[in-house]
Amino acid sequence: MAIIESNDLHLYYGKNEALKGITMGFDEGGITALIGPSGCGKSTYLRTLNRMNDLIPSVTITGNVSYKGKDIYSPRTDTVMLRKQIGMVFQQPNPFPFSIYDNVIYGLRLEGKHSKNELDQIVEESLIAAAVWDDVKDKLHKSALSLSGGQQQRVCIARVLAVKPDVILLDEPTSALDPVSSGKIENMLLGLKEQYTMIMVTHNMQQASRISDKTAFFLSGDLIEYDKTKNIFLNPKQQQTEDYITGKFG
Ligand SMILES: Nc1ncnc2c1ncn2[C@@H]1O[C@H](COP(=O)(O)OP(=O)(O)OP(=O)(O)O)[C@@H](O)[C@H]1O
Repeated sequence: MAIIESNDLHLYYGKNEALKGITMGFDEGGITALIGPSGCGKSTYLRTLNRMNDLIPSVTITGNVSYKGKDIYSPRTDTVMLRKQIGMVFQQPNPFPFSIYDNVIYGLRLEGKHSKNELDQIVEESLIAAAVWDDVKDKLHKSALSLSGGQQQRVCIARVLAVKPDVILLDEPTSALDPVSSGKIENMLLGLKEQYTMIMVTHNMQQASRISDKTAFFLSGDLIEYDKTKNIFLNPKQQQTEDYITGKFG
């Protein structure tokens, strides 16, 4: 059974229909890449999966998204809890103007139920899992803003991991970074994919083919094709997918 899925999901910004009935599901574990030309609705779709679009007043949604079988758009959903279970990493690293340590424990401080020793341990484990521990272990109490962009992004990923999510949504997580930093993040994501279900928007087709297990191709608010990554890149079934991945448009 899919851990998270959408059914006939339509999303409108005012009158503009940005998602035109998306039905797809994500199995537990692994990385799914969402690809497609600019404006096709990839980021909009990603944000529907943990209700980040709630923050935009002009948005209306029909259809549903369910996480572990429950409708996340139900009025009973606790969105703070939902966004812990389904965490999000953005294109621009967005650490808070606090220390590295305080960034990582941000979500846990709000819960207020961990001892100092537990917090120390979670900070270390999360930074190790995000492959940034060696860079920051001697300056945990320095500002996260003093780090490089790539290190900041890995600290942001550690902040998501610290609250033990099931699903991690990544919106072009490496597009603001240089190739070396991007490579470190790709390797780190590969290391995490046994434990987490990851869904990643990317413009970078090499990145999608290197690290994702499944790929979904979006075009003008429609889901055109969704399959194992190697099928999408080597043997697409739809002409539009083939035209896009061979660079005929986009
Ligand atoms: N906050 C918003 N308000 C109004 N329209 C929006 C908003 N965000 C996105 N849109 C519109 O919705 C459509 C889909 O945009 P979206 O950002 O989801 O596409 P995308 O595939 O992620 O594009 P990109 O690759 O350029 O980030 C576009 O027509 C866009 O202009």
